Amino acid sequence: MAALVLDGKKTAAKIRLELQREVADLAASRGFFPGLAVILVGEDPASQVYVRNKERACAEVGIVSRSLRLPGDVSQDHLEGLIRDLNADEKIHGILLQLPLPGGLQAQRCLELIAPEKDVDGFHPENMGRLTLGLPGLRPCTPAGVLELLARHDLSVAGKKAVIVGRSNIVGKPLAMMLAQPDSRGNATVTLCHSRTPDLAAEMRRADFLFLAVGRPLFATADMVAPGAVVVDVGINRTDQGLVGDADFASLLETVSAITPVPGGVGPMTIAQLLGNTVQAYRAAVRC
Ligand SMILES: Nc1nc(=O)c2c([nH]1)NC[C@@H]1CN(c3ccc(C(=O)N[C@@H](CCC(=O)O)C(=O)O)cc3)C=[N+]21
Ligand SMILES: [Mg+2]
Repeated sequence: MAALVLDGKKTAAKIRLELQREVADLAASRGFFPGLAVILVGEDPASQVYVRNKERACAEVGIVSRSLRLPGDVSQDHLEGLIRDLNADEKIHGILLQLPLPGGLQAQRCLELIAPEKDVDGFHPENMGRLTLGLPGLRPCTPAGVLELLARHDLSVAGKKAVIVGRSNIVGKPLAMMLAQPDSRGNATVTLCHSRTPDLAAEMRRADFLFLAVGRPLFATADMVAPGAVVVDVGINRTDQGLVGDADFASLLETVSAITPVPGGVGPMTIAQLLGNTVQAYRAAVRC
C-alpha cells in the first residue's frame, strides 16, 4: 500500500486560517496587530524566496511584516545597530535574522543580541537553553513545525525510535531535544547522527521515525529505511530537476507508512510556526 503523504502545504494553510482568526480577535481587543521584522542581508536567491514567502504568509494572517533588506557589504556595527533599534521598537514583537549571513558578518553575535522575548527563530542561547531544560520559550520553527505536522496527523513518537540525520543548530539539535522531551509530543528514544557516524545506514534502518536534515538530494533510499517507517524530509536541495529533498521520495513511497513531500512538506510548516511564534511573542508582550 502506498504511504500516507504528510501534506505540509495543506496543514500550514489550515494553521494560517486559525491564526488569522486569533490575530483578528487579538487586534480587536488590544487595538494593534502583531509585528514581525525580517532582516535580509545580501542577495542570496533562496533567502529572497523565503523572505517573500514569509511576507505573504504574514499578510494572510494579519501580522504586520517589516522587511529590512541590507546590502551584502553592510558592517557588523550597522547590523547590530539595526537589531538594537528593533529590540526597542514596541510595534515589533518578533525579529528574524535570515541565515546564512554573507561572509565577514558574525551571525552568532547578532543572534545573541536579539532580545530573547522577540527571538521568533528560537536561536538565542536563552531560548535554546529553555528548550533543553523543558521550560517555556520560543522554539525553533523548523523542528516545532515538524512536531506540529506529526501531531496533526495523529502520529506519536512516544516509545518509538527516532533517528535524526544532521546535527545543525537550527534543525538537528533542537529537534533531538524536542523528541526526547517528556511531554505529549516527545518521549522518543533519540539518535542524533552526523557525518562522522559510523555505519549511518545501519542507524537509519533502526528508525521508526527518520528525520532527514543533511542537504543531499535523494540521499535516503529504500534500502536504508525500515519498511513501515515514518520519514520526515527537512532537506531543501535545488537541482536541475527542481527542488528535491534528502529522501528518494518516489521509491520510499512504496515501502514506508508515511512521508513528507518536498516541496509542500516541512517548508510551509516552518513558516506557519514562525507566524505562531510571532503571535506567542505578541501575547507575551501584551500579557494575554
Ligand atoms: N533565521 C532563519 N530562520 C529560518 O527559519 C530559516 C533561515 N534563517 N534560513 C533558511 C532556512 C530555510 N527555511 C525555509 C523556510 C521555508 C521554506 C519553504 O517555504 N519551502 C517551500 C518551497 C519554497 C521554494 O520554492 O523554494 C516548500 O518546501 O514547499 C523552505 C525553507 C527557513 N530557514
Ligand atoms: Mg526557523
